[in-house]
Amino acid sequence: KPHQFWETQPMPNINELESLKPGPIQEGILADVRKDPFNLISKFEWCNVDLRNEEQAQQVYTLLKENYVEDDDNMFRFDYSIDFLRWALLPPGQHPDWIVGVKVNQKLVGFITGIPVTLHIENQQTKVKMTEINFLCVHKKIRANRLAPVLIKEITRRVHIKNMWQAVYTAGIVVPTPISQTRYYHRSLNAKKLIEVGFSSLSARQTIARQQKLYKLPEEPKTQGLRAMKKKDVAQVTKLLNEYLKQFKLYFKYTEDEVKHWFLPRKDVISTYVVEKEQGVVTDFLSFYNLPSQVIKNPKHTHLRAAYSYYNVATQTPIVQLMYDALILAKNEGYDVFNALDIMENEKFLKELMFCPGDGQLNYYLYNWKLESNMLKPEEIGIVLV
Ligand SMILES: COc1cccc(CC(=N)NC(=O)c2cccnc2OC2CCNCC2)c1
Repeated sequence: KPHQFWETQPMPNINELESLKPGPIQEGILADVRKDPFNLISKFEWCNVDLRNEEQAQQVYTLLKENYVEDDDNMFRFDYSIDFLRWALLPPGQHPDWIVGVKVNQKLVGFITGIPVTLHIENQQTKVKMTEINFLCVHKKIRANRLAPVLIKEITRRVHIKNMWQAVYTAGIVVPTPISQTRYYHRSLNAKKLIEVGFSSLSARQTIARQQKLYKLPEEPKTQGLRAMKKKDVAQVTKLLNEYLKQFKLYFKYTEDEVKHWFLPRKDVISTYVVEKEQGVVTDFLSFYNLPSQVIKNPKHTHLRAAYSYYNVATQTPIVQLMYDALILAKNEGYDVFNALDIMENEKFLKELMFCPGDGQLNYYLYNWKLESNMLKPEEIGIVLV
């Protein structure tokens, strides 16, 4: 039964790739939007999760920690922290009814989220207010109930009610119909730990000592004037970022408020460093976010500390040097591995900085929108989802 749910959704299917004209696939009619939530099987009930409430945030944290995405070999599971979830899900303009939970006897068993974004698609003219969907999760014990399609339909309804008709999201799996298939890469920072947790393996001729030597990094960054981002940098970072992103076929436009939210450093959540060479002029910045993974079964380690490349803008500093400094900074912050996708300009540094390809891919999706070009190359993608 191939994709009995996704075939009912406004996504281009293979034989429409030529006939559909670019833009919305289905016109949204506000009057037709259901005013009441979708029906749930008995005992299940909807709730809006308030992440500012410690108890409700703890429930989300535990549901994800125990039931969210695992790697292909089921050795690791993402372990998003509460501070991270508040960063990711409470940006400016956030809608409380887009943090959607399903409870059984007051216990959270299902979750899906949306945040408002303005996505620029394929050229300057088209910018679309839509939702960025994330954190779709159903408790392992109730996976056979077809709850995921209901969660998707319910958040779609809550987006439609606000007269928005598109969405952007990523997934490791392939369902109808990816707009881009990106690959992820890893750069070892703590070779010994990566081998101990089974993230990396040694071939016959390799030893731990040899690996540690190979991936060794200097103590301090190279770029003169590199420092942690501060509030006073927001205006310049906003200009640099918005200008830089215009080269891509998919990108968000950021207000200064949004830059404050997404880039000002937050301990164990987001790290942003700017390059200020001459007095007061910011010419580049780098950023990475903190997403640890629980090591599912390991005698020695419970967690893998992973930094994920976020947005990096190099206008004066060579991108390879800027990212080499990112590796050094991440290592000094205690990370075991630095991850990046092959999107934006990342191909320019992945090989030179000794990133290794991961064993999977991350697919980008646009809901209810036909692109001019059927698929985008990873380097045409200018958006990073957490
Ligand atoms: C190492 O621990 C893992 C725990 C769970 C899954 C994976 C593999 C994986 N699926 N990785 C990614 O999706 C990935 C790899 C590199 C950069 N960003 C990524 O995903 C981000 C963006 C999408 N939402 C999850 C985090 C690894």
